Amino acid sequence: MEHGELRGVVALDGPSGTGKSSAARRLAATLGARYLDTGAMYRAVTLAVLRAGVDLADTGVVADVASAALVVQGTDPDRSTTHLDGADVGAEIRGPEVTLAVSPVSAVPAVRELLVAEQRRIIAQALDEAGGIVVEGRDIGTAVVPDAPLKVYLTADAEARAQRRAKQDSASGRESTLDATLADVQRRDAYDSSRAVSPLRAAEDAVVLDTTSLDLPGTLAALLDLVDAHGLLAQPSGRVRG
Ligand SMILES: Nc1ncnc2c1ncn2[C@@H]1O[C@H](COP(=O)(O)OP(=O)(O)O)[C@@H](O)[C@H]1O
Ligand SMILES: Nc1ccn([C@H]2C[C@H](O)[C@@H](COP(=O)(O)OP(=O)(O)O)O2)c(=O)n1
Repeated sequence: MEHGELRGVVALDGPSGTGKSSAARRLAATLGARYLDTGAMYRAVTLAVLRAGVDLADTGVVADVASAALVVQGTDPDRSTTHLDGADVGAEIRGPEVTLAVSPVSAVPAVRELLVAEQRRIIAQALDEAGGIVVEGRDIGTAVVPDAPLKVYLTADAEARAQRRAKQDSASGRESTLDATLADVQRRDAYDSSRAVSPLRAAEDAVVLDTTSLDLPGTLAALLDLVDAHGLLAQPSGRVRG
């Protein structure tokens, strides 16, 4: 089916394993848009903090390490890359050490300030160059781009999310039990939802999409319908569809 090109920002938020990254990447690729994985940026800063060997509870030092770290997040949906201080850290940031530490690091207000400013810069540049971007994370609709023309909050049962994550980990050579994965998903849900600054929650004007009984093509189809219904598609020439 022929689709137009995305104009503007689609904000995709939700907890772990709801399909944000997979769906956002495919949506952006389908609509000729850019794609921003903000979770990867929090993971890269977390890796810098772990490498520095500092106490995670010392938020001042964590903030210092974060501001000294050079995180470069690519926006190509076909090849999402994350660099830390010049090196590709795409695989390392998905490991269990980073996954364990990322919630406390991302709860530090100074870390969020730094990354939100960088995310807004990347989004402005992408809009300038490509006209549209799909941004996924935890606070995109509530804090990073509160005026986004389409906000979608993905949900799914914790068990379904843990099953997806365990399958994904296993495919990447990271074996863990389903129980441990479910415990990690629930721990991060609780931590990310209860932090003081920009906690994980749906924006008041977000469309809530439950993906528990959807597969990836089904999720993508639902998102494409929403983008179209919100009038965010233009013909490649730039002419708005009528
Ligand atoms: N609707 C879905 N149904 C089944 N599996 C899905 C669905 N959405 C995503 N997945 C799979 O679940 C895993 C986690 O998805 P991901 O996009 O990384 O989630 P998130 O970014 O929300 O943590 C991936 O392997 C993906 O292919
Ligand atoms: N916009 C964002 C994105 C992620 N975070 C934090 C909270 C999340 O637990 C971690 C990791 O996010 P990521 O999207 O990579 O996590 P999952 O793919 O869902 O496992 O980063 C955030 O605080 N704000």
